[in-house]
Amino acid sequence: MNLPLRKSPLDDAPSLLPTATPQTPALAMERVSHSYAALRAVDDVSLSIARGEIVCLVGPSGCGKSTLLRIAAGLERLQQGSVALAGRLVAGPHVQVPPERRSIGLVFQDYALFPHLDVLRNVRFGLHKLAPAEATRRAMDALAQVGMDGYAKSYVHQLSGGQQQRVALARALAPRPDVLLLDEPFSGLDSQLRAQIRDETLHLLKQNGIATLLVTHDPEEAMFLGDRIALMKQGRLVQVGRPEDLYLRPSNSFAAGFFGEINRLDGVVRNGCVDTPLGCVHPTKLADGTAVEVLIRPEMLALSEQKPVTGTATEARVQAARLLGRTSLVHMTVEDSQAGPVHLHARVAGVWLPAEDSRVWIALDAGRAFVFPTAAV
Ligand SMILES: Nc1ncnc2c1ncn2[C@@H]1O[C@H](COP(=O)(O)OP(=O)(O)OP(=O)(O)O)[C@@H](O)[C@H]1O
Repeated sequence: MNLPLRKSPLDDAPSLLPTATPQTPALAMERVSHSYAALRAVDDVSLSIARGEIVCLVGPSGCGKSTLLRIAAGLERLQQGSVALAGRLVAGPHVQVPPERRSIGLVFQDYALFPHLDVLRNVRFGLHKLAPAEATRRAMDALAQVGMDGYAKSYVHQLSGGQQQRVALARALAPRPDVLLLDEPFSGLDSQLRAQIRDETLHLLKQNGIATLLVTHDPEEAMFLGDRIALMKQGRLVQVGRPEDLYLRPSNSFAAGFFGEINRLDGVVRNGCVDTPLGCVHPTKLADGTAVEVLIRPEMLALSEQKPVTGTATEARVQAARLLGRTSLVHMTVEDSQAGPVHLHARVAGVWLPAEDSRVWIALDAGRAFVFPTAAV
């Protein structure tokens, strides 16, 4: 992935877009495509980040997230499209500004700190244009922001993973870049520390009002950090929106499945209804005869021990129930007259662990099921 950057006579040709205004995005990528030999790693992607906005780029392994981030950073030479930072064209058909002249801060999974420099000199590294006293003051401020000012004289090998991550963040923030680009910055940390550091990072980014593009393969991390999420698959953007848009209004079954476990039921639209073991679901705008999959998140199923007196409910047999912490997961089977037994998961609040082989009733709010044509991905 670390292709060497070739120098070009165009490298020093930054230019302000003639249309730049105060509303101009901090980062704007337009119709970017990138191939490695025959492999189309990024395919016609347009994505903008507003000032102060955090956008999480998420998707399965190999879908092109890092390539897109590296193009924004200038670590990968642009092949097609354009990249502008704060209204300044930094990569386009006749422009290729090198990373160090892009006003970006970078943090990678391995932090890429210099082992031969102490923490202070690591953070001062990008501040060489400032007077020495000012550079030290700015670096110490950045270290204080991440709670690492007490480690200024320590070397990288003396720090824990979490401390190194904080120093890497301080180093990226110290020059006050227009945009911060973070590639899987928490994946080297164990789960408890990861939760803590990403919480600190969220508040730090918001306090600094810094536009951020963060790459992660973890949907929960993307929902935790992102003002918006850009979901990628095989080099293309599948859906871009607020976390609640992607979770509650996924644009296809891939998006629905990516952001959480899902129950899938196959069916066909007949007379405006898809008949499922849980009752009729009315898809919008799908013609009769269309083969569909009905997708239901486990928390969309309401369970009760007694048959509800109103509404439709389906009898189910409990196979297992497990406490997962804040919620419990109930495994059940319902009988489908055509398909036979259907296995379903329901997620219920708190501790409710119905006995194995007991009977429960499932009520589905049909308006909260997602229906997509079977062939659409
Ligand atoms: N330097 C390279 N040379 C050839 N192929 C590459 C190179 N870098 C990435 N690829 C390929 O391009 C595709 C996209 O890779 P990329 O690293 O951008 O994906 P990703 O979504 O960041 O994956 P991951 O989450 O696993 O890091 C993958 O198929 C990858 O194997």
